[in-house]
Amino acid sequence: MIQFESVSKSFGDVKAVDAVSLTVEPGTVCALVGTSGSGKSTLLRMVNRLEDPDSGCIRLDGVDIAGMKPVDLRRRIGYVIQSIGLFPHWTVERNIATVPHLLRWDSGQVRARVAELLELVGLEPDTHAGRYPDELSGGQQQRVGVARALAADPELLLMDEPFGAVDPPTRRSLQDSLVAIQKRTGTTVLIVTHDVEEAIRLGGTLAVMEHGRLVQTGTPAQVLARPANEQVARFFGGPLLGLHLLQALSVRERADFSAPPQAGAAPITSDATLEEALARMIAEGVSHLRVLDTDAGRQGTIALTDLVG
Ligand SMILES: Nc1ncnc2c1ncn2[C@@H]1O[C@H](COP(=O)(O)OP(=O)(O)OP(=O)(O)O)[C@@H](O)[C@H]1O
Repeated sequence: MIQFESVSKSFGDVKAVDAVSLTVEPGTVCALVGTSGSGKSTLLRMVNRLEDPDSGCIRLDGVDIAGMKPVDLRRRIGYVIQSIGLFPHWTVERNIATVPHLLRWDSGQVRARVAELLELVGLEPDTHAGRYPDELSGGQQQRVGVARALAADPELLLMDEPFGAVDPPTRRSLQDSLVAIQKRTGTTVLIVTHDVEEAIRLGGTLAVMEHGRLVQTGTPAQVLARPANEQVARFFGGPLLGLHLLQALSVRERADFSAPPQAGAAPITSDATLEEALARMIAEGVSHLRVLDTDAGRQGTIALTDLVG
């Protein structure tokens, strides 16, 4: 668990972070969002002591990090940034094993961990472990960056615009991988992004920043349904906010399972988003879809009017 208690940080006259209090529960994903310059990166960088607060306190699992040695603290935290920072003269295996080497793991243990992590991030170990970073695509390098951050099984993963430099399809695939990895490992993730769709896809919780202040927290559906102010509404799409809300809600939340399902084309699964349901209805020229609830093994219907809520 990570707790910010009234944390502030200024650079000269600029109050980059202004009295922020926020708790990120263990095993959850929190997406820090907000316009450029709102203080997201500064808040993140204070967690691994790349910056220190002027006032306030940050606790990791209840312990004030101000009393910890930065090097000890950083070994408990994985850090992924946009400019990946892989060492160019080291193989993928050596890059991923940076922290395990520092922790003096034996070579068999390191090799096994590297293979496991490459599998986890979707890279075939035999073909990728021996390559150098410039022999990989940008998306593959980013996957190696995530594997390296996870190498020593950190309790917390800090990510600062980790997928900002890759094309949209690769970005989506990296986001899916991150969600799957997080579910499997249970690592707490604090991620900075100014991509609204990314925040919605990843964020169990959104923490919205504005001029150094934390102005709203909540699930994507809560924040999008009731933005705290005009700026938050504008950030989440202004007139298109309703479309983003369709991305934040699943078919399960709006489908009707009480009546027999409408017959028709292939069903949509209940974990699909309302946006996907709308896209299917438009593409197929229908106003209802049959719904398959994969968890409960039941069937239902979602209608165009259900999307309005
Ligand atoms: N090392 C620094 N020296 C001086 N000013 C800084 C420094 N780091 C950040 N700032 C200032 O603090 C404010 C917050 O910056 P920060 O990078 O935290 O914002 P951000 O929300 O992450 O922005 P972006 O989305 O553009 O990365 C900005 O006004 C920035 O110019």
